[in-house]
Amino acid sequence: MTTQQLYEQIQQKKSFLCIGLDVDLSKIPKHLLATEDPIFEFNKAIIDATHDLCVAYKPNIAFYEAYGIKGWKSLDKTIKYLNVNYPEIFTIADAKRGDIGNTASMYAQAFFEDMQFDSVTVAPYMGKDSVEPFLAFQNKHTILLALTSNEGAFDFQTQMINGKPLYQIVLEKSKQYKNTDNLMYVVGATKADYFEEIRKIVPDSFLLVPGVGAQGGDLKEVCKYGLNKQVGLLINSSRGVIYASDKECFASESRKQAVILQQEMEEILNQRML
Ligand SMILES: O=c1ccn([C@@H]2O[C@H](COP(=O)(O)O)[C@@H](O)[C@H]2O)c(=O)[nH]1
Repeated sequence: MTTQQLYEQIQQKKSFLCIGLDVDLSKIPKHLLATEDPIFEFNKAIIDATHDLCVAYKPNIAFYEAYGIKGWKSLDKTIKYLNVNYPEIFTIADAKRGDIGNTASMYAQAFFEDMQFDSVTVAPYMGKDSVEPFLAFQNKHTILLALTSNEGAFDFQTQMINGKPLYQIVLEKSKQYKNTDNLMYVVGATKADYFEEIRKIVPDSFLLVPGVGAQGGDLKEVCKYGLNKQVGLLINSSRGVIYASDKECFASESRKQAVILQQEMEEILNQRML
């Protein structure tokens, strides 16, 4: 998918919501456990109930790896279901990969070619040769961790190196890599105070913003400086949407949570146009 197609979807739906498909078998409605593939059945119900309210889905790969081969099969079925039934939706493999060049190429092949995701999250710690193999794929997007939502982000990412915080060095350096047209960044919603500085360095890039909902990040605070001309934000909520209820009506309860977020986004976008 091209960035333009993603932007058009945002405009049509008046939404920049990304729903995180972080399926934990201990949290899903019990009646699904009797089905052959509870993870896929859960995802399918959530997707069918919310696809018109969001522009992206983000399965975090850990939640599938945790269930071994069965989990990988559920992930594969989920991405195929999305690509066949809702091809307009942007898909994110939240895998946080990063390794030497030839290994990175294999990771990129796995997520972009075999599984046909539109994007994958990548950790920047190993530098240029660990990121560029992902950037080499046309119409696929690499989402580099810049400033993460967790408390541990302050261990390294905000540490000063030659007068600059490390996350700013990551942003600046990565802009010099080859094929950066489809480079996006992860910035946590819990780090709203940093968006003004981040936008000075990457004014045009899309930012994937996890941390709204269960982690306490505030949508409006993020939007104050995070929005750009093309909206430029994908706001993720996982637990806040998908675990709205553990009853049989779980999907419609998830839809209610997605509606709340979408309406807040629509209001923000309308206000911006005044
Ligand atoms: O900085 C980061 C990077 C990734 N994540 C991931 O996003 C979701 C957030 O889930 P919630 O349930 O909405 O808190 C999850 O998959 C994280 O691993 C993040 O939270 N922060």
